[in-house]
Amino acid sequence: MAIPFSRPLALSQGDPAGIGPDITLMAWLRRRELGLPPFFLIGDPDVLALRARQLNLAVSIRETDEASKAASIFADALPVMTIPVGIEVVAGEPHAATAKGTIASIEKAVSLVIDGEALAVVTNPIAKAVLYEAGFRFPGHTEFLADLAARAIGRPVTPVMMLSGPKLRAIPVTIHIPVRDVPQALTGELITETCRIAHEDLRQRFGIEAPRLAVAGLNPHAGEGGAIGTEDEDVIRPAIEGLRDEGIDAIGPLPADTMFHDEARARYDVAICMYHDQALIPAKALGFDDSVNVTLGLPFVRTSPDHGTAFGIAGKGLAREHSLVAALKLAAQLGRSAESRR
Ligand SMILES: NC(=O)C1=CN([C@@H]2O[C@H](COP(=O)(O)OP(=O)(O)OC[C@H]3O[C@@H](n4cnc5c(N)ncnc54)[C@H](O)[C@@H]3O)[C@@H](O)[C@H]2O)C=CC1
Ligand SMILES: NCC(=O)COP(=O)(O)O
Repeated sequence: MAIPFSRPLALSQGDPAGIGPDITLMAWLRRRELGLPPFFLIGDPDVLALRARQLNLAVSIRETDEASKAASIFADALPVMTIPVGIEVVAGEPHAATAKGTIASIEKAVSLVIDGEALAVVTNPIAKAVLYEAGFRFPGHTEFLADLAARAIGRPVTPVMMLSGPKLRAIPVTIHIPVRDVPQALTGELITETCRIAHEDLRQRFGIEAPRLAVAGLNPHAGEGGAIGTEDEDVIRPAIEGLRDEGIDAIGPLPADTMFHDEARARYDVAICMYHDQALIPAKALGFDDSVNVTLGLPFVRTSPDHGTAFGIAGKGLAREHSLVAALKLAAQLGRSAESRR
């Protein structure tokens, strides 16, 4: 099989006790059938080998310390750039001692992409609580990647989380914060900046010439004219008006309960939502297996499956690799399109 990609994708290991190893092995096994772009895992080959045995999967694993060799290895073996986990990992039993390796794997993936050795970053799921226990100070990948990017390019980066699936693209303006903090965090500036980044990345990266943004309200019925909460009229509407003045096709604030049915979704390219669950519930309900989490606003491409570590099914042969496969394909597509614009 000829694989028409030169630079491989850098795939971080995620939590080694979760389903990251399972879905990585399964995706690699389906590489020919699905025409997958070459990728290499940054993680512990012993964890992978043990999981392959547990799952009865015939996968040869080959260590490499050079991304440039991964593309040629990929046809015959799963390339692994080694970062040892440091303890014996039991599938389904997370341990804070693995956090250091999990974080190092993400950092390595980013540095390889920034150095031009890998095409894009794809991340396997991490368990936030496990990393917090070990002192990790970022809410999730999204914020960590923005920090790594900012340090690399020397200016602040606003990351925008987008769940992208065949039926819906949805962006939460506020991301990993408690619901009680949402109204205060939701400023006109944040809404405006998020929409500008969404508009620009949908144009540049996704090739949508004039993206249509549908902006959700925060309160029931988008505040019912101010009777059920004031943020919709006081904060969200002025931000939308400002965006429209800039020439961005944004509508709203729309009542969130009626903007996700089939007919409503046909009217926009992306739903701009006010908080995490307002975006991620419809995204996962409409496409759990084929939606991808993509971070906009970064100076490199990063995608991820839409799901988490699923500890309850790790090592049991129940995990589906579909969302990771979609994440690998989208990363290659976006990475290639970024290359062609250079
Ligand atoms: N990108 C990331 O790193 C993400 C990480 N997480 C983390 O994952 C951990 C667990 O989160 P949960 O809310 O339980 O969500 P989860 O996505 O891990 O699991 C939710 C349900 O979906 C099932 N499931 C998930 N992925 C599946 C797959 N590929 N195939 C078959 N079934 C699958 C699980 O078995 C479970 O029943 C949390 O610590 C969270 O922080 C959650 C979402 C994304
Ligand atoms: N619920 C989505 C999620 O937690 C993924 O976040 P991130 O780790 O990609 O920032």
